[in-house]
Amino acid sequence: MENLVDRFSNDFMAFVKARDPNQVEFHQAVQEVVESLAPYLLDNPKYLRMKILERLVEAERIIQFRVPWLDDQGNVQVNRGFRVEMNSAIGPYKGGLRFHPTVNLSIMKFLAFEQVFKNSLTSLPMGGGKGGSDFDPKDRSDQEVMRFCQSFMTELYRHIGPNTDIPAGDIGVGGREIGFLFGQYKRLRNEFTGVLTGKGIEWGGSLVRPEATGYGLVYFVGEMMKARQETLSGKVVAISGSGNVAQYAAQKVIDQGGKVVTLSDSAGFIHDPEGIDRDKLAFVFELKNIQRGRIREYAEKYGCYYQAGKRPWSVSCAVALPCATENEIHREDARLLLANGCQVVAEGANMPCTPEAVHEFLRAKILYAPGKAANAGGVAVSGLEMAQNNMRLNWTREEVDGRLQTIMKTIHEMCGKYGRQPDGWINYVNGANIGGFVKVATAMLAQGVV
Ligand SMILES: NC(=O)C1=CN([C@@H]2O[C@H](COP(=O)(O)OP(=O)(O)OC[C@H]3O[C@@H](n4cnc5c(N)ncnc54)[C@H](OP(=O)(O)O)[C@@H]3O)[C@@H](O)[C@H]2O)C=CC1
Ligand SMILES: O=C(O)CCC(=O)C(=O)O
Repeated sequence: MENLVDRFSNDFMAFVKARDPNQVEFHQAVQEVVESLAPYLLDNPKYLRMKILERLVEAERIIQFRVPWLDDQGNVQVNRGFRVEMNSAIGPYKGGLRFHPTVNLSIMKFLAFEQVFKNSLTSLPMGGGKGGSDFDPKDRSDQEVMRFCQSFMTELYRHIGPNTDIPAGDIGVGGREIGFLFGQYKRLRNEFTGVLTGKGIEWGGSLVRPEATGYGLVYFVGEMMKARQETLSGKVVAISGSGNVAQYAAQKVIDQGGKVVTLSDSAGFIHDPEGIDRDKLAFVFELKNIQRGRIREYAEKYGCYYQAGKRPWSVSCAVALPCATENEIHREDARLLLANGCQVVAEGANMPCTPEAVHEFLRAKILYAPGKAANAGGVAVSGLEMAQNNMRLNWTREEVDGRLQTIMKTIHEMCGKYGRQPDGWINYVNGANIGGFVKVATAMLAQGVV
């Protein structure tokens, strides 16, 4: 069986790589899933006969478009826009938009592919998609961001809709951008619908959506630690990033009695051994969301350590929450984390660990949760925002937060169901991949060859 599994994975990856040789991030995301699924598929040949995996790696539709706009000097700028509509077997396409200069088709496809499994794990009826642009909102005025968003939506609006494809935020797309995108959609369509999630609370948004990815991540960590009769209380926690996911993960860790000692951005990281308390975190919220400043300014204000050009994984911690971007923990970082006593790694970001780093964590049998399980709280509350929009009702904070906690618990149970090893340790990678696959594959089988 071992050899058969390896041969199956290698042959399948050769097929994927031959079709799109340059899409390395997409290959990485597919490889992880194929390695988990291979034994399951070989035991369940109906999926092989119906070419479910071959269909899962081929997007149902990819839209790529020009986004021309005028900067504040009156110069014409041209960016590239994408929407990858990956799979709609269990619901309309759902997933964020990323505005970052590194955006390309490979990154869009890896994110859309992971989203299919993640959305399935939430148990809500959402297919998977992802989109974005190589536009960099950093150092752009609000007016420039607005003109860009309006131009982006002027093409995207014809491809999306509340029952077709419902985008949301991701890196570089927060409340400001969702507002500009929604305004333009409404103007072009002449209708007020829940076509985007992450909307402002006054115009169709859900309570707890801004907090949901970070809070959900910490709820998931709580479930993982519970199995070892542990909690976050008193634990030292290293977090990377200082954007939406990192900020609310830090807030919930503090709520639960943990000590957050690091944050980062693309220029470097801060290490505050005293711990980032509520007041200091309020400074980070203001710095990042209003001033749009750099994390270095935290070190300048509070007199702590700042290292330019590095990530925080050399800092000793019990729990590591990578919440910035893909491939931010490499093999050497993983070894350093383990050597320094780290026992829990849960991904707030999408695919922040390289395959080599993941293998280190799995070999050490620590508690390691992949993003498609651990960061699913964001899209889950987006699903709850869609439900509220459809009913034209708003739930209370307690109602939404309660549902989020239940969903994260259910995802954890699903990982246990498909990933528990004979010695009781849970391989969350296998659990999330198989658990996410089964529902989508069952729907695809039922819907015929489409
Ligand atoms: N928002 C959501 O609901 C969800 C987000 N995610 C994932 O979480 C991660 C963070 O997203 P989010 O917090 O929303 O995004 P934000 O734009 O709010 O924050 C991103 C943070 O990551 C840093 N960062 C971005 N790119 C890099 C890079 N190449 N190297 C180092 N640091 C980088 C940013 O620093 P700087 O400001 O310097 O660029 C910033 O601190 C992403 O992987 C995203 O896909 C997953 C599920 C849901
Ligand atoms: O809320 C959403 O629809 C998108 C969330 C997202 O992009 C993600 O889970 O990576």
